[in-house]
Amino acid sequence: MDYERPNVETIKCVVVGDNAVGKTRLICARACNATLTQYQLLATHVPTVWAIDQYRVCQEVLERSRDVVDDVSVSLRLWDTFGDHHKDRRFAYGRSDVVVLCFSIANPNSLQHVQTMWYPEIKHFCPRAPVILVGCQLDLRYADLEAVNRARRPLARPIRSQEILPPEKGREVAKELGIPYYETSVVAQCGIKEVFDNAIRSALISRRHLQFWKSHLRSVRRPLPQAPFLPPRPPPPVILVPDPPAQSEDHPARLLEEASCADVVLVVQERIRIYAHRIYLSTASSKFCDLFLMEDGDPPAQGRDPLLRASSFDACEGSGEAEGGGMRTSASDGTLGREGGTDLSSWSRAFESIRSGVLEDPPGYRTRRVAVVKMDSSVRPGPFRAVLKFLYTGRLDEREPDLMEVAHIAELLEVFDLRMMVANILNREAFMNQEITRAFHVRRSNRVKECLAKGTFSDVTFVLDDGNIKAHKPLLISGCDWMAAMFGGPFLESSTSE
Ligand SMILES: Nc1nc2c(ncn2[C@@H]2O[C@H](COP(=O)(O)OP(=O)(O)OP(=O)(O)O)[C@@H](O)[C@H]2O)c(=O)[nH]1
Repeated sequence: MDYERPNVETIKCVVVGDNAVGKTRLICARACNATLTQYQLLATHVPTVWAIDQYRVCQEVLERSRDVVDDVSVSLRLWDTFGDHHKDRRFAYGRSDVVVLCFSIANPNSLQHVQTMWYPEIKHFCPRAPVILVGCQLDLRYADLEAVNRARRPLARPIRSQEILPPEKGREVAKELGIPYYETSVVAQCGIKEVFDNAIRSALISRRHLQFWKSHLRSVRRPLPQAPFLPPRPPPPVILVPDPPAQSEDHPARLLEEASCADVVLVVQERIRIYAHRIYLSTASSKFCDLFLMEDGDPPAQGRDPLLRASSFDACEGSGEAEGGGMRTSASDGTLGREGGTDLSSWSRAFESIRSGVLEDPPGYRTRRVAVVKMDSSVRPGPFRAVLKFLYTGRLDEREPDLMEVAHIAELLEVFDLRMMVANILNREAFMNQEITRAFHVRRSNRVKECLAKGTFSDVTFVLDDGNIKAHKPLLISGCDWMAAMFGGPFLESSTSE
């Protein structure tokens, strides 16, 4: 027996607290290293007193009772008690070296009883024994209580989230009583060693005062603060990513039909207006790109992006109209359809004039500035729509009735890919157009990247903590359903630029 071994301090540690706060489980976790899953634990509460006989009959329990704390060899004798307030525990308290006083962090009453019932009882039966306060079942603070309640025995009172005590509550009571405070979880295997090591420390310090000749107790430290508990990692959030729209290529074409966020009005044959978007037109046609850059007052020869620059423009770059702000739009009274503007007929065969106008935006009934571009009188609406569709999607419908007219407009706008597509269809080699469409998209995405980098033709600015990002509503609308809802609907964002 340890009692006879020299220099081994036998510590009697009594564990008290309300019914079902977790005393027996805590003792078993220390004495037998008994680990159970939360659901095994929840399903198996039997009010018990852990038998003192365990030390005699179970070799493992005896082995685990031996410990070394601060270089002192100890034999820890754990005593379980009934939680029932009316039971007589004087036998258990007798000659105890330290008392571990437990409550459950999921049961506020059990903490209240610490002050009203347990501490006075301890002080009555063993006034000199140091006491340690322990908040059991720490894991419940972070558990899914619904799942825990479902797993508990049918008659057990459900645990409610508002009953879970924060660590401050336990600390407050411990401070009032002047005793150390720890929290434990048998499920999370947390705080068990700390509780008993520090209970041993308290007992040894108290013994050192009485048995001052025991020099090997000199190195014993005061109870140490508990290391913070690292709560289990929460399950990864469930992020539902909606399936991408079945035919994302249709989006730009739909944008052309719906005219959301249009910033260009193309006037065909004096009366037909087609709403369009600078970013789509100018990343597919260098003629349009030059037109809008000049409209923005960008000098034609310097400072322009070589990618975006059109060869067609180079040819007339020296003309007086293109330079010196000759392309600047006329003053507008804000009503769409007003005649006038800048004459373009000598610059391009595709356009007659450009001017600034104001468009009433149906979703928000707010007004918005647009460029009104009058197309050459030879441009007919049907084929022109087919051309625009190509400029938005890179595709040409083989069944297009007026292919020759399409080729004519493509010629005027210097969209050579489209002219080639028409030729392929007429030569019954339409299969080759897929390659042209692919090349179109590669070129477009490079030009979009350039525009994004420089903010060219941007109509919205995202203001972030670390800077601003200029972007294009039409591209966002056709690339993302949420952006389409935000910019294409009646929200304020559809008419604001920041
Ligand atoms: N989630 C969780 N539940 C625990 C823990 N420890 C104990 N329990 C639960 O608390 C119940 C009671 O545990 P016991 O150790 O038997 O309680 P006791 O304080 O000894 O109870 P009495 O013997 O009635 O005084 C167990 O059935 C478990 O459901 C813990 O660390 N976490």
